[in-house]
Amino acid sequence: MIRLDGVTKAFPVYTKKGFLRRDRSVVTAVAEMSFEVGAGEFVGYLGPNGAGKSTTIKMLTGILTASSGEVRVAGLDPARRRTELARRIGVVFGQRTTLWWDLPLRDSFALIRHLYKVDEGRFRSRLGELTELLELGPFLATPVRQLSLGQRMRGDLTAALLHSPELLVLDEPTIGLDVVSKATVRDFLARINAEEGTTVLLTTHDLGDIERLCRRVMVIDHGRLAFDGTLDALRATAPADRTLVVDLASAAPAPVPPPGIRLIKREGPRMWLAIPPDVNAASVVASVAGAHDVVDIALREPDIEDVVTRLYSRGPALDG
Ligand SMILES: Nc1ncnc2c1ncn2[C@@H]1O[C@H](COP(=O)(O)OP(=O)(O)OP(=O)(O)O)[C@@H](O)[C@H]1O
Repeated sequence: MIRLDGVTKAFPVYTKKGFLRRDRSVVTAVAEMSFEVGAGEFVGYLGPNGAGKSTTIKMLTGILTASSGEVRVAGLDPARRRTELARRIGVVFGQRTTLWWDLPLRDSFALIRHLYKVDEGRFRSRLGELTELLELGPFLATPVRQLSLGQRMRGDLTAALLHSPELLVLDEPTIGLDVVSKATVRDFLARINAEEGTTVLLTTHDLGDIERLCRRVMVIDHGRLAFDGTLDALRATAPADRTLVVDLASAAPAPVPPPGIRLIKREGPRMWLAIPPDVNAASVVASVAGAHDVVDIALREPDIEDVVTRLYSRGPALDG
């Protein structure tokens, strides 16, 4: 569905030097990037600010042309066949809306139907389906400017999927949403992928999105692919500490962590211990239970956020 082969995107940057002089330099936003995404995959595309995620997405959707290398989406060169490609993909940018600000949602959707030449019957049933899944029915008559961020995002998702695209490209679709809206959007995306086989490429800083949705994760750093593999493989690549949360019977005596184990913090009878990746958690549990009067104990796997932060700090290394 998506294929990048040795793709580089460089931007010329001019800095003013004096009255008439300016210096030219080049920023390489994406460097020698190669990857493939197959039909039906749900892929997370992660990276720190300025890593090159948006630039990649703009090349995939034909907004930008690659400086070198080859980009193919649904078999098409996006920069040359942008209109044709638009009928086969859907794009949602969390920070912008494709809907008409002053029009009721319903009218925006009707305009989009014309743009994508979706036939009337198909449009009606598709709109019914999407508005039901996204719980948008009560807002169809509301002008976009009066919608909440979560309602507007659900509107944008509907707009992007009205023409039943094979590929959905999402740039930060849950940014700024509350917990309930996030859950609705995530459930919806999982369903579209599972039931309709829509391929999804998701860019996000929200690692909850990744944990909930993405079987495969690509991490980009300084324009290069730093990791490409499953979430479990990502965890194994940059192992982080697990956390043992221990509730003691009383807050009185100062708890003593087992040797080599760091006490992260303590609040009353509860303490948090960091267990390094190479230490056996069972032996730590046994040692804590032997030394203290323990009421409850829980082990937390490392947060994907810690794992990704470690990966960035380690610098780019091509593996998977
Ligand atoms: N039009 C442009 N002209 C010059 N430099 C650019 C241009 N667009 C992007 N860049 C630079 O390319 C690099 C990658 O930017 P890009 O927007 O792709 O990053 P990103 O991973 O999407 O970041 P963010 O998470 O902040 O959105 C950055 O150094 C950015 O400053």
